[in-house]
Amino acid sequence: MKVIATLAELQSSLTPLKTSGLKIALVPTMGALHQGHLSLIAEAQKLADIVVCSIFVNPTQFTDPKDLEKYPRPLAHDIKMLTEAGCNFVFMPSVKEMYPSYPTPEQWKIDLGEAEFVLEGEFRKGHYQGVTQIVFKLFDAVKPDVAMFGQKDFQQVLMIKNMVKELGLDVQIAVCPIIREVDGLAMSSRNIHLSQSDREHALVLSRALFYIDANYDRLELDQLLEEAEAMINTVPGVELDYLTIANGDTLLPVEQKTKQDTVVLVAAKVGQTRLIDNVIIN
Ligand SMILES: Nc1ncnc2c1ncn2[C@@H]1O[C@H](COP(=O)(O)OP(=O)(O)OP(=O)(O)O)[C@@H](O)[C@H]1O
Ligand SMILES: CC(C)(CO)[C@@H](O)C(=O)[O-]
Ligand code: BAL
Repeated sequence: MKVIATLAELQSSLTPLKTSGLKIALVPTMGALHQGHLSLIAEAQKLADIVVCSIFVNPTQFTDPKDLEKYPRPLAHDIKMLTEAGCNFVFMPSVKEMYPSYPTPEQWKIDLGEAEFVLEGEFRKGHYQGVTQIVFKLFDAVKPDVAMFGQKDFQQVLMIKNMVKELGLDVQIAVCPIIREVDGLAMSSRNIHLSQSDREHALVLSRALFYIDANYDRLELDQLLEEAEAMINTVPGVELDYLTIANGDTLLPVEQKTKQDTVVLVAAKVGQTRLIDNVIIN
């Protein structure tokens, strides 16, 4: 695997491959890789000839400076994992490489639709402008045929699809299912911050989602939410930001029970760590 740190080197490495007709997949990440990320790499290998993984802790999508500062950066471990997974290139640029005028902000404001402002967008204001800003830069640098994203960040996938539509970008967006620990916790780089007791308490989030999914046919919407919220609220150290049964396009709460395009989304602080998870109803 080749490790690349600059846009110029990325260009000179990828151009001949593209010219020879090879299909390129991009897997954008912020590093601290786990099996969830590796599932994206494996899926990328099925869809393309060459896989480029980017590792970049993007400052413009962080709304909490402490969250940015403590974001895990185990680079040697990540390179080892990607090498073993058979990834072809890892792009690990500096902040200055991606944002030459940093910390002076660059102009970036695109219309992502009303769903930008709910759920994560409400709790992390401006987050999706930051996400789409860096994803656009990565698309522009790699010009992938296909880009891989995880369903774990459900709203992020929607925002990226909206950006692709809004800007008329020629890239396929592939969405991969959530990879979980054996006990149900969604894998996430931030899980590393959980203490042993936080780790146990965090389990209530996937349990609440699975409870709603399992009882969807039996109970009314209000009852499902009340019972699942009660489950979460009885666990010490878990502070719920939202739990909602929403339409997968608008992310607004569904008013009547339907299984069409319906997703249950949750976000909560567990100890000092904010986690998200979701389950699609079908
Ligand atoms: N458990 C998972 N299963 C499938 N995809 C995942 C999982 N966790 C993360 N991803 C996907 O990997 C890509 C990179 O995510 P990222 O590097 O932010 O990791 P993360 O584990 O989501 O970290 P964090 O949530 O702490 O920011 C995203 O598209 C994300 O949705
Ligand atoms: C897509 C992404 C790599 C952009 O920084 C990030 O939001 C993530 O890891 O999900
Ligand atoms: N995995 C989503 C990136 C973030 O939380 O900033």
